Amino acid sequence: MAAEQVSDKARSFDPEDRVRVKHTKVGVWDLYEELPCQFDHVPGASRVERILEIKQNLPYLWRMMKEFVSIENCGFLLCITLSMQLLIGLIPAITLWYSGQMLAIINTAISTRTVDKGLLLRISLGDLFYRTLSRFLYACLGRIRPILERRIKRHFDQRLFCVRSQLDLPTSEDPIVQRQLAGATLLGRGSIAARTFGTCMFLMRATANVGSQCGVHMRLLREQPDGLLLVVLVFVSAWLEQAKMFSPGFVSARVWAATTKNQDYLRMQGCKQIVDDLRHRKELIAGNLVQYLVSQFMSAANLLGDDEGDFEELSSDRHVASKWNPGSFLSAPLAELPKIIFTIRAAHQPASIPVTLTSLHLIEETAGNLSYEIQQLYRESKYLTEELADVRRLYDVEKIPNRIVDGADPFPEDMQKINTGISVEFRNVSFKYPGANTYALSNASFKLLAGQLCIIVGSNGSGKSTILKLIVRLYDPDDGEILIGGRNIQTLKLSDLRQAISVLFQDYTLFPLSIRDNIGLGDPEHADDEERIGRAAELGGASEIIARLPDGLDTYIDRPAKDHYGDLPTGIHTLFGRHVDYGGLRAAGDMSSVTNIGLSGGQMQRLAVLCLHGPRARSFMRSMVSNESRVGLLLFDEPSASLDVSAEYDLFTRLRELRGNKTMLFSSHRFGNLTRHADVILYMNDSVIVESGTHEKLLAHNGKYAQLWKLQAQAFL
Ligand SMILES: Nc1ncnc2c1ncn2[C@@H]1O[C@H](COP(=O)(O)OP(=O)(O)OP(=O)(O)O)[C@@H](O)[C@H]1O
Repeated sequence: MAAEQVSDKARSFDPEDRVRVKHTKVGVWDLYEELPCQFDHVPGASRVERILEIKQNLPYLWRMMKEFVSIENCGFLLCITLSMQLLIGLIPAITLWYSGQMLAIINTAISTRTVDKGLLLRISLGDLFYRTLSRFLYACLGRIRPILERRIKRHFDQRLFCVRSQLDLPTSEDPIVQRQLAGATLLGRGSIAARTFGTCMFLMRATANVGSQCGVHMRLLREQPDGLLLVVLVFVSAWLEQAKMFSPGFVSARVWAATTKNQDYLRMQGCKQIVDDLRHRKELIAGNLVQYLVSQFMSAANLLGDDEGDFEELSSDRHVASKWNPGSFLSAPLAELPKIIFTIRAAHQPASIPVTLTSLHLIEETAGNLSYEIQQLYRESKYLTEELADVRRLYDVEKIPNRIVDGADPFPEDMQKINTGISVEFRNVSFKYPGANTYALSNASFKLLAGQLCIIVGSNGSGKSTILKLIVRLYDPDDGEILIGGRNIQTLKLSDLRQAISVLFQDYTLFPLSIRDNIGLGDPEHADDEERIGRAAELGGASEIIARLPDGLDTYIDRPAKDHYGDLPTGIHTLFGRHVDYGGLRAAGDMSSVTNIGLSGGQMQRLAVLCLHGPRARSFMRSMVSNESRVGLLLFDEPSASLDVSAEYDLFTRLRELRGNKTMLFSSHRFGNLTRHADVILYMNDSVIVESGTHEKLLAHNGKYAQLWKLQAQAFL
């Protein structure tokens, strides 16, 4: 692993506090960690940081514990679990005491040849009782804990779901926010809250165990001349075993970022994703790209050699792998030392031996148990810093601020007016996407009166979709004002604004739900209304396609849960020569033989047109057929992009007829058909509205729009 180096490049993350950035090479990755100045002079800064970090994060743990208790139907189970854990922790000390008593009886029996039978019976029964009780408690816990963990997980999953769903687009697109959210979800490793619950239970049991056993040991060893030595030896061996616990490691709570510019790694990952992602499969096969990709992948992998590796994997074990721990070599012989010392004492001064051989064995065995428990405690506390940091992350994601600030004013004031459409006005609006250097929309101004039909035309990337995104406040402009119904959209309540607008974007992301639910979500209030859904399907021209699907409206176009199959790849032979074929299983389980349902792009689009996505997108079907609708503005981003000419004609005719008096805004890079009917045409080029007016006016103007229109018209002559 490459040597670490501290770069002198000072960056000011915090204006008050200059920070140094530590640069480490982790495989092909460049890891940059912030080193806060206040710790620079402290030797072993990371130890101090760890302790401070634990201290800082404890209030979050406390908050989580209180929340555990408040989860519905959890309080009672939690109390029982805690009591059981405590009891389980105390039982080893109790049985240790019983064993001591038993040995005392045996000692007396050996020396006096008499046995107190009553005492022996009580001790034996007591010992048996507690050992059985311990097993019983473990069995009960085995049943109660999974229930509790599931409830805790469900509670925190719901909370995280709410947090995620509230984030606006610019915030959720931010890679830092994405990282924060990933940190709060413990991807693929269960739930942070359930894991913390398990850790707390363990710590409580282990502390009770170690504490009570220490107490009994103290009593046992009080009379023992070498008792103190024994204790020291036990503790030292346990300590050495875990000596690496405080080795400076990767402090997860620090500000850090990792990137790679390794071209071979990037090429290799790119090839992998092309092969993994089914969306590329058709092009991969049809374009005969397989050989090329394989050779690219192989050569990149060979060039990378041992440096290949995911960042997570490399960063997690880099310190463990790079450090030797001499303590772990010493701990094994040290664990044997108590026995050796007592044997030497017995050889030298047999008369001074205060304990019999059997009790020495007992002490040694229980000391071994105690040492094991202490080691377990150490081991767990090693992860405590990171677990507590995870708990903090879980709560911190709730504080992620949305970039789009909600307005306060209700909209519209007069619900009746909405039936005649809403006016839209852009005043010198400019906008850059977060992180972009160039403007996606530059100084755009236009006005659409209530009830007008507007078409935005222009080439790819000219800024058409951006206008629609700004109207529904997916983003806010950097400059200028957008007015809806004469009011600045930033002053309006977001929910009211989005309620008044129905929008269909170009990237037709269907929800991974059934077609029925996809349609229903366009108008959640009537999601159960079969008739309305059927009519919406009909109006969208998709009922024919739906009728051809075996499951009709209940078809999943993109199933959220994939079918799982055994590890053996289909087509190979098992050890016993049987051909692996999942066909029989598929038929038995009624599973689908392909993951998509085989619709063309255009058919998918027809479905998408009626499956308007998102709670913000009102059902445009409903808004066009009903007058009680609260939608006054309909936005369509290239709704006909992959439709054939006759389907496009049908769609536009239907949309125009059904819109009633609502304001409607289309974006399109095709000219013709619809533009003739538009009240306003905005012709865009390179983020700027170059020309605007009616079709006739723009033709008379004989500018760029007229040129392009004539060019397209000629193609059809
Ligand atoms: N999420 C984004 N982040 C950064 N830049 C973006 C993003 N979306 C669009 N852009 C850029 O903003 C510019 C305008 O894009 P926009 O999608 O508005 O164009 P468009 O006219 O709708 O194009 P098309 O006809 O291809 O849909 C383009 O240069 C595009 O690359």
